[in-house]
Amino acid sequence: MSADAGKRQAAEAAMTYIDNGSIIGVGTGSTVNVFIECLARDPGRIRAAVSSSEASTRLLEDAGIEVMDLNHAGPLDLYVDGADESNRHLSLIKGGGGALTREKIIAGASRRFVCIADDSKLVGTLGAFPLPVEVIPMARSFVAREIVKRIGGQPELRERFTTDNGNVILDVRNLEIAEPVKFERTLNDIPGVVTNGLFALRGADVLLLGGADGVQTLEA
Ligand SMILES: O=C(CO)[C@H](O)[C@H](O)COP(=O)(O)O
Repeated sequence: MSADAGKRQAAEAAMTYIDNGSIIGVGTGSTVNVFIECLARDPGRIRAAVSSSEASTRLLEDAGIEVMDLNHAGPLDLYVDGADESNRHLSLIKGGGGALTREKIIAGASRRFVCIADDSKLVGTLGAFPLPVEVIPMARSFVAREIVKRIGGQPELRERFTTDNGNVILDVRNLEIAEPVKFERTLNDIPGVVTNGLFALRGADVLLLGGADGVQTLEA
């Protein structure tokens, strides 16, 4: 079975978590794009969406779904987003698409985070996928040195990429993240780091994995 088919299965399954007429948070990426296609079949199902990126905002608006500012939406019941990796405790690496900061904010503002992915994203130990770290541009060299000193790995500037917030991304390769919460805190402590792509302090609550045997549901 292809990864795309797994993504579609997971996205379809996430539709069952939506309460009719609610305002939901919507993430970013190819799996979420399929979820937005599912929403587009029945745009009146939700009242509005809070979007984690300019890219998702465009797709939601094209689908006829109102996009609301988080400041006006209040606490959200549900956030649906993809991931680059998840371990069995539902700690995630996110930010492959560069939208990690808004994603982390919306995940934090939501009661339930349902993560959707094809089953290749489930790993034993996080870190094979390069860990994205969003950084204030003037701090990028300093932050890269501090990352090597504090957690190891090889930070590389993501070329020709600026986040929706006007910042740059360092992708940190060659990490083995045995203690995601500790790593997340250590990275948060470096001045100049805006957000790191570890979602462990606030991981997913539900992980829907599409694959050859259908949708597997893991709960935190
Ligand atoms: O964190 C993300 C974007 O910042 C995405 O959720 C993550 O990269 C997964 O993307 P995809 O669904 O395309 O595999």
